[in-house]
Amino acid sequence: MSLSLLSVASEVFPLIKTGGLADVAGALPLALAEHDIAVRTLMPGYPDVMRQIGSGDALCRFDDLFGGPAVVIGTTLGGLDLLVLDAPHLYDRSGGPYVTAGGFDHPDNWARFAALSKAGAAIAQGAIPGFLPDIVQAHDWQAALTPVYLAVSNRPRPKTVVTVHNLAFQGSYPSSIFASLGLPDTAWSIEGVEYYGNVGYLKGGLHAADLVTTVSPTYADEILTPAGGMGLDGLLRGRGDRLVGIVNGIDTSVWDPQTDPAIACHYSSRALKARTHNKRALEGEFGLRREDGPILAVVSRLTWQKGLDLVAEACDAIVARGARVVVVGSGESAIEGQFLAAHARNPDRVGVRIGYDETLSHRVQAGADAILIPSRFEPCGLTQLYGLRYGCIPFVSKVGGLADTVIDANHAAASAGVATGVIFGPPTGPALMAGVDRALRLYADPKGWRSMQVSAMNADVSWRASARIYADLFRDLTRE
Ligand SMILES: Nc1ncnc2c1ncn2[C@@H]1O[C@H](COP(=O)(O)OP(=O)(O)O[C@H]2O[C@H](CO)[C@@H](O)[C@H](O)[C@H]2O)[C@@H](O)[C@H]1O
Repeated sequence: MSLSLLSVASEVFPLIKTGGLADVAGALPLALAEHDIAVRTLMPGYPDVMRQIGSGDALCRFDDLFGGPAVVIGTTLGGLDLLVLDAPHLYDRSGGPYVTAGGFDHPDNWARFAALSKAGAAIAQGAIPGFLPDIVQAHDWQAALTPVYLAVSNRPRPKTVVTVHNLAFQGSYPSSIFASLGLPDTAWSIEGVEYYGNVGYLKGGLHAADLVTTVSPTYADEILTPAGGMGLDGLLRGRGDRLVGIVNGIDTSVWDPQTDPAIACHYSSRALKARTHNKRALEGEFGLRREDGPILAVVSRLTWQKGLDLVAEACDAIVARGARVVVVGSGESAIEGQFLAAHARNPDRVGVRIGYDETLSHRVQAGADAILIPSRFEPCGLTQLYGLRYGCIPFVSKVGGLADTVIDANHAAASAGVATGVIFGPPTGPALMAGVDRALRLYADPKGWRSMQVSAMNADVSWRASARIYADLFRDLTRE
């Protein structure tokens, strides 16, 4: 049976990306197509997005969507069937999707993303002639009011799913905005959007959705606990078997070391020697001294969640052990400063690029020996999956999706030849250094390291298995 699904997301690769949400929102539709699920994706018409789509078909209009007119433009790009919400009063401005050019949240984010959800709900109920989806999948807090708007409507509606990519971001706003959301008074309740006296977008969506998914089984367990639930564990426990964790995949055609246009030299698990050229190129690009030791890399938002303060603090110790460090990232200014200071102390052993650079991230995965991901929590994580695919050994903390996707090189796994990385825990400075020491011992055995790289590169990190799980869940949902 073929199904039709409306996906609602605030960022979608390759049109606009600030993090992993975009990768998933851009790749999952292509994987679901293999299971006879046709996905249309609704996203905001930010300036970058409008530039890329050119002209499309105006499929429906809203005369007044949170203070101005809006048009939904239909177009296709890179295999994606897109519905772009062109609402200049909300999205036509400088800065990023969520923040101003100065780095502050857009002051009307509450309206910008309530509008996305409201348009999503209208489309789900037939605003575009000839399109009535069977299911709506709302990604993260920015889209989470979609199921809320649908739940309060008394017209027929599709089944609804909220997918949580990161419970830390909840979209919480003062109660004063409630009157502007266009929800009935009954929605100001514990079953609605009320959350400790504020309006909680994600909270409302988690309550209203027919099904809640998150991006790994371990994270699905962690968020049921007070330590991992970010205040929502009670609600989530109440959802029982309506909460399911499914590991992310990656787009293996975008991330393919045999064809990647961003890297100096193509290679495969059968032709790993060629990878060395990428390591040399990376040394050149970062001005690193050419040495025998490994290059340990970071490609990440530089935030507390990602535990990168731990790496910044450990830089000198890592370098003293004969390794070099490469960092590509931006985020908290304190962590950026720590890395820049580590570079100043070790200019030819610690390379740092503050900023966001998609193609550089490919060259790092192709040239570094290991990718460091010491997250304090990690719903799934994609960089370790890119690392596996590129033979850049993941060095990860034992949390969330990191624990679900990497096989630690312990004695049993190493002797069975199935290890794909190094897992350490808990995410603290001493445990990190103990893990680094273990990784360096493994690296000192070239044959063992190569065997780990081959296992990593042969791991199935595609969407294949997970898309099937989503497809089965979606089909079950429509049968209820
Ligand atoms: N400076 C930089 N330059 C270039 N590229 C950079 C970069 N900084 C980050 N990236 C890229 O951004 C993406 C980050 O994705 P992650 O899944 O690792 O984390 P994120 O916290 O954004 O996503 C959230 O959603 C995803 C998707 O579900 C979950 O996997 C994750 O656990 C959750 O926190 C990767 O593609 C990475 O390569």
